[in-house]
Amino acid sequence: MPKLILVRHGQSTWNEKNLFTGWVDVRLSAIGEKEANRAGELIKEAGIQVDQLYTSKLSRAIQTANIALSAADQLYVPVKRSWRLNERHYGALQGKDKAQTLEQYGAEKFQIWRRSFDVPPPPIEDDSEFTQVGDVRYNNIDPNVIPKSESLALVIDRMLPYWQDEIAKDLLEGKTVMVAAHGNSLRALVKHLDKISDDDIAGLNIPTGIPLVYELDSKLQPVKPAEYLDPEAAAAGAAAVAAQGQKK
Ligand SMILES: O=C(O)[C@@H](CO)OP(=O)(O)O
Repeated sequence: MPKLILVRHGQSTWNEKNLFTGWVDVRLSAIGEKEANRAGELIKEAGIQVDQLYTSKLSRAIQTANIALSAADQLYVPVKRSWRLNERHYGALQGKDKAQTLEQYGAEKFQIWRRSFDVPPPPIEDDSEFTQVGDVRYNNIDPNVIPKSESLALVIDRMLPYWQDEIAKDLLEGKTVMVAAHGNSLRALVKHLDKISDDDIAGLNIPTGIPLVYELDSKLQPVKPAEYLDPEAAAAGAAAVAAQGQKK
């Protein structure tokens, strides 16, 4: 039976500072490294053998996968990386403090930018210090395709072709696949797998560094609800993500 393990990267240095991150390539914090290690231990304890790893092109997801697979004694697992698994591009909000943004623009706008289904934040300027223009890791993609801001709907549009063309194929061959990615690119994938409505997805937050395991049938439908390998920590982590605007 195909198995899919989703892992949101461990806490990053910008998660720690409570900044909107998106495509800015920040690294894991010390806590994030510990979370990644724990993710690997949980994978090992669950007896999961990963056949194929997928990551985004962003260092925090790559670091998380490496640390986790090291802890699980599975560093040999083959890997494919794609920008299509990157975090949602946060546009002009990239680099901004979440609590300050909430204060400046109010709760309604903040929630719309952060969790509405199809309203992207204002676009990033090409001369912003947080732009991705000129970033060599995206040299092989059409510059017109690189987003300047994304809603969750736009993330789904760019993520799903990769799911269908690459990840789903591996799963259909019966492989156990691990995807190390980001809060919003994983929300996009969970929305697709669990058929969550455009309204209800606003209430879903994914905690950092806790593997979420799906068992799928031959049509890649979940045979039962996906399970976090540490449900208690996952519930606390998801609540903390939801409350990030309030963090001082
Ligand atoms: O800043 C970001 O890129 C994301 C994930 O950390 O934040 P949010 O949970 O607010 O969508």
